[in-house]
Amino acid sequence: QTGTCPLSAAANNHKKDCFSSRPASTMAQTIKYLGQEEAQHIDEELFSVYGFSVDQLMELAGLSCATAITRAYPVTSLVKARPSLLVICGPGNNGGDGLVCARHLKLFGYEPTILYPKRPNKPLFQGLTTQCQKMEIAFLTEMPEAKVIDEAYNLVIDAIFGFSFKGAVREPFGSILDILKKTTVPIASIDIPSGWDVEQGSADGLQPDMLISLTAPKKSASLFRGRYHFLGGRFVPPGLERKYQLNLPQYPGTDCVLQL
Ligand SMILES: NC(=O)C1=CN([C@@H]2O[C@H](COP(=O)(O)OP(=O)(O)OC[C@H]3O[C@@H](n4cnc5c(N)ncnc54)[C@H](O)[C@@H]3O)[C@@H](O)[C@H]2O)[C@@H](O)CC1
Ligand SMILES: [K+]
Repeated sequence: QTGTCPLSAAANNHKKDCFSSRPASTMAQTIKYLGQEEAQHIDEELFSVYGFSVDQLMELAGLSCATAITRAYPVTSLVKARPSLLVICGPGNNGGDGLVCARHLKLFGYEPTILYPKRPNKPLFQGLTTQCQKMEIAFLTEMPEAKVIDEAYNLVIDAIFGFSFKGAVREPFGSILDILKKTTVPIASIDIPSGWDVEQGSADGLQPDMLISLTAPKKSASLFRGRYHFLGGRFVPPGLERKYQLNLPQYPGTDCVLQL
């Protein structure tokens, strides 16, 4: 991000056009930043009114994330000899997006390793876990120390919490986030930087290098200061976009992601 925007972060919400160095085609001039309840309502409607299933949207969301990560950190740009990535998955659908993302990243030529400490006892997540295992993706049994992560991986993908996160972080994720805050490798967060309040962010929380907002950015995304902000989840029907006045930018061609 270049240029000094005179607006406060909150006022900046709908005024992303301050950053005039961006190409006009990728500017998110009036895109709506969603509150937590609004994001949850949209989610419910996608399933109830619009007839989608969770695994359908999760597949598209995870594919968007893998595509955006490949754009920001191409295999050829990685500093370590092996294209190693650490994907940390949480207990809800954000974690499911992480599993899908890891599977596609493997297909895109990376070497992801997954940490998935709290696994829901549901066929959807069991299936996604099996798919990753069959893709010969390794699963860790515990969170490595910060120094080990910095030595072993090019990038950490944060798929711990999304828009349903609330309150103080419970274990084991408190310790995991504390370690992540000590790492120096870039972090790519799926939908929300984990541990951030969905609307207010977190002053002493994670500072990811990349954020991939799904469906539409959430309010805390206006406080994101990393290098890459992408929008993914190109599956919003026009009626839903109109109802919530999402003002989504147009994705180029057949792309499933867009850099904001
Ligand atoms: N509606 C959409 O547009 C889509 C959303 N998807 C993903 O789904 C995510 C939302 O998924 P969910 O509603 O399952 O919620 P999350 O994945 O955000 O998290 C819910 C889980 O985190 C736990 N949790 C919440 N607060 C906690 C705390 N303080 N400490 C420890 N654990 C805590 C809950 O018990 C629950 O297990 C989105 O952010 C996005 O990543 C995609 O999968 C598909 C499309
Ligand atoms: K996340």
